[in-house]
Amino acid sequence: MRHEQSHALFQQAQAHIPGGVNSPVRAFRGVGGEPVFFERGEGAHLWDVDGNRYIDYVASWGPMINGHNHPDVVRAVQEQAARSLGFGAPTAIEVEMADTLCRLVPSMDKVRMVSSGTEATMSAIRLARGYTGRDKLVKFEGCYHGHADSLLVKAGSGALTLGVPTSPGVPADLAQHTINLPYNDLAAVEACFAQFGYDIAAIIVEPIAGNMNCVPPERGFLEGLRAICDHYESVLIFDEVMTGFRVALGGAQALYGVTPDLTTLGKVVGGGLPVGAFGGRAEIMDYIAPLGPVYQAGTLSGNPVAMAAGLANLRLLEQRGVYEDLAEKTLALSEGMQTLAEAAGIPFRINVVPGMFGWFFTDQPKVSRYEEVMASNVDRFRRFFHGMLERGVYLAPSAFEAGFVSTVHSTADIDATLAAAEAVFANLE
Ligand SMILES: Cc1ncc(COP(=O)(O)O)c(C=O)c1O
Ligand SMILES: NCC(=O)CCC(=O)O
Repeated sequence: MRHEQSHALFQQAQAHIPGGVNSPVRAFRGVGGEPVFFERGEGAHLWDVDGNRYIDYVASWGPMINGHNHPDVVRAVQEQAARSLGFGAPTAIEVEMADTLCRLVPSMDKVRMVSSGTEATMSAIRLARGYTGRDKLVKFEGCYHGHADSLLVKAGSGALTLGVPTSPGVPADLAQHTINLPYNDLAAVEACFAQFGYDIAAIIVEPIAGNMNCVPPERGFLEGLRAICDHYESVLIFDEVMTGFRVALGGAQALYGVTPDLTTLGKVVGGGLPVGAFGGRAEIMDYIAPLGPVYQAGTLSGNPVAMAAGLANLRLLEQRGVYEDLAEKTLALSEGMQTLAEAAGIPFRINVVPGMFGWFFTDQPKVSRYEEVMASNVDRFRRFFHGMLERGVYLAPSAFEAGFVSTVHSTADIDATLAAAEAVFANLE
């Protein structure tokens, strides 16, 4: 595979874009080498600027659950763009979006649209703090909730990949209000609340952790968080920016049957355009302006073109059998990987939920804690990543990111991915 055009663009990009990228996770720092520059996507496939084709398991970091350039999404965007790109005033389509979200995610009585996942989580924690009159926030090590100051403390995703989980620039006075606890460790949460419980505004959690690779909740963990929040009257926030409409139509909360007070959404809900949302119980949501005192706003919030893309994406997902099919494909791919790794004598573990997978080069019996993730063989992942890339399979360029399967990955795509993996495993140091 040749990457001459990508290489030339990356040289050019570095002159006027810090690190040549508009988001650090794109920079290949976690795997070495240079990022690929893309030109076109269709269904489950991507083409780079050198004309190479890839099977895509990044899906624009989640939104493209129906594949790239889905005709329904593209048409909805074109039709709305022809009417207006936006008004900064109320529209019918944003009302339709709110109605749709509250129908699909029953824990949400009301919802407000924003333009990114970061805005959604930032707004949700401000609301939780304003509503409870408390400052402290509990999050979990290795979870990523966007780059708002309070949340960039022991964070996952690119912050973890680059080794700056707690970012310089976050004032210590603010960071001191963020308490980090180990994911899947309910006893630690109980102990923390016993000490600080009535000062804690909220717990924010990825109900399936997808920013330290993929780590599902252990049985009882989410239920336990719900019970603790009930007892201390803290707000339980499920950050479903990644899992919303990906693991089930109602998100991880539907999959596990645990109801949060507030939910944050992003990615799929925008169909590939910049959209986020936060919503929940009416009593809490009515605390934001203009009904309540907590301020939250946005020039582009509820943008009609973005709403059109998101609604088209959601309509596709409402069709019967979509998530069953997605679950089967995700499992077939990951179990296939496990079988091939075993045959090649490579210690390998998988975590799988519908539409999301985690692959770990490790001989530990399970991976459900942050330490277990960190103990996996990152060097081997790097070599695996580049072997797959060279054979036309595009995975997230970090050992600490979840993979995504879309509704349009075919059996042929999965077979081709497994064939590539078999070849890579044959020579994997
Ligand atoms: C769980 C989670 N929350 C929040 C975010 C932040 O979203 P955004 O990148 O759109 O700001 C992300 C991903 O980036 C995420 O995975
Ligand atoms: N799982 C990591 C992300 O989704 C973040 C993407 C980005 O920050 O560009």
